[in-house]
Amino acid sequence: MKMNIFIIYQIDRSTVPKRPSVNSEKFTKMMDSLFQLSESVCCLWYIIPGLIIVGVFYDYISYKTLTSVSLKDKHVLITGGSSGIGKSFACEAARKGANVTLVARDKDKLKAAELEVKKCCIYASQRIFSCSVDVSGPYDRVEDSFADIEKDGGPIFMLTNFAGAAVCGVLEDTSPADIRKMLDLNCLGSIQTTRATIEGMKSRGEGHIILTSSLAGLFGIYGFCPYSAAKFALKGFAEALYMEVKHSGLKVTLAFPADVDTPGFAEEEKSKPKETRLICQSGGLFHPDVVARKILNDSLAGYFTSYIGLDGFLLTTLNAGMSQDYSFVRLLLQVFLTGPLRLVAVLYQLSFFRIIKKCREERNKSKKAE
Ligand SMILES: NC(=O)C1=CN([C@@H]2O[C@H](COP(=O)(O)OP(=O)(O)OC[C@H]3O[C@@H](n4cnc5c(N)ncnc54)[C@H](OP(=O)(O)O)[C@@H]3O)[C@@H](O)[C@H]2O)C=CC1
Ligand SMILES: CCCCCCCCCCCCCCCC(=O)[C@@H](N)CO
Repeated sequence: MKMNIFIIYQIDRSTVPKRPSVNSEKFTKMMDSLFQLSESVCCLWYIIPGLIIVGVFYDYISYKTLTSVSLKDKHVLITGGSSGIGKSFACEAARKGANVTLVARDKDKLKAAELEVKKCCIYASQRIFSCSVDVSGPYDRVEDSFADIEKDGGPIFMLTNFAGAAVCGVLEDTSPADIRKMLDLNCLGSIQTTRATIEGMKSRGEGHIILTSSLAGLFGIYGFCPYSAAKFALKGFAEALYMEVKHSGLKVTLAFPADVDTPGFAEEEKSKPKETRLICQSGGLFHPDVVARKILNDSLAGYFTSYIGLDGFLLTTLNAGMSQDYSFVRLLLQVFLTGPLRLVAVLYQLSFFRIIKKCREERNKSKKAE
């Protein structure tokens, strides 16, 4: 009986057309690969956040380590060191044990600043000097003064360019002399001091160069035509310089501060068009000590760009372009945020144009009333 059933079954199997087994094999294979894919996707869910956490942690630890170094026996030269951000920077460098040379034009202001900086020293051996130099003057004079400074204070380890100023106003109201001054002081001045220092730094295989641009060097602002032009130019200079000196072990840092509460800022406020003030207000007002500390730390950490505040972050991220910022976190944020930030920028621009339109209407109204 059993045998019969078996035979019938065999016959049946041979008569009933076989379901093509290829399909089921394909199906199983497909399911297998789908399963494998979902497994690897699941793995990625762990790997990507894991990598990000490791990257962030690495950035944090290396920033903390590099910024906690002592500057004992290191010579820090600060142009514009008699006032504002430059003076705060000098105090911060002195607190880290550096020998400091302040450079500016006015000798009395320099002497007064020297006394302030001396109070921040932490070692009896620290030397605080000052020297009157017009950084935008003839190059030979800048070079000779820097050679004298190095003779007295030793080779420059950190060159910090803060000498600068802003004359505000719409272009037709800006005198040709002020236009030239903006470009000479804010751009040429920093190029000249760097030119006078770079050879020595390269031969020693170490050194930091800090250049001070502004958020007005990342987007053109109403009332800042020549100033913005000079600060934009510094970005090109800094990027090219970095390419030239990276392999000699030198660090270049380009700072983009928003408004900072300094004597220079108080001065520019006097002639600032309303439009400029309203646009700049959205970037906030910072204390020079906070800005100086951030710039010094960013430079010691080897960062190419230094910014402060949310708007600083947004604008430097949006404008990263070909800038040489290789921090893991920064690169990650630049990769994911540049596109969306373009939209945010358009919204900001619309609000700025609304401000300009409003101010124009107000001015026309008051003209008519007169
Ligand atoms: N304050 C702000 O809101 C912002 C400032 N910045 C930039 O930061 C830098 C510092 O600004 P801040 O601290 O406000 O400036 P301050 O006006 O407070 O100080 C400027 C310093 O530069 C010196 N200086 C000016 N001209 C020359 C020159 N030809 N040669 C040598 N030294 C000179 C001044 O001394 P003396 O006159 O005696 O020569 C002074 O020590 C500038 O480059 C500025 O553009 C960027 C963004 C915002
Ligand atoms: C993604 C888009 C974000 C857009 C953010 C816009 C924020 C505008 C802030 C502008 C501040 C400009 C300060 C100039 C300071 C300066 O250089 C003078 N004080 C000179 O001394």
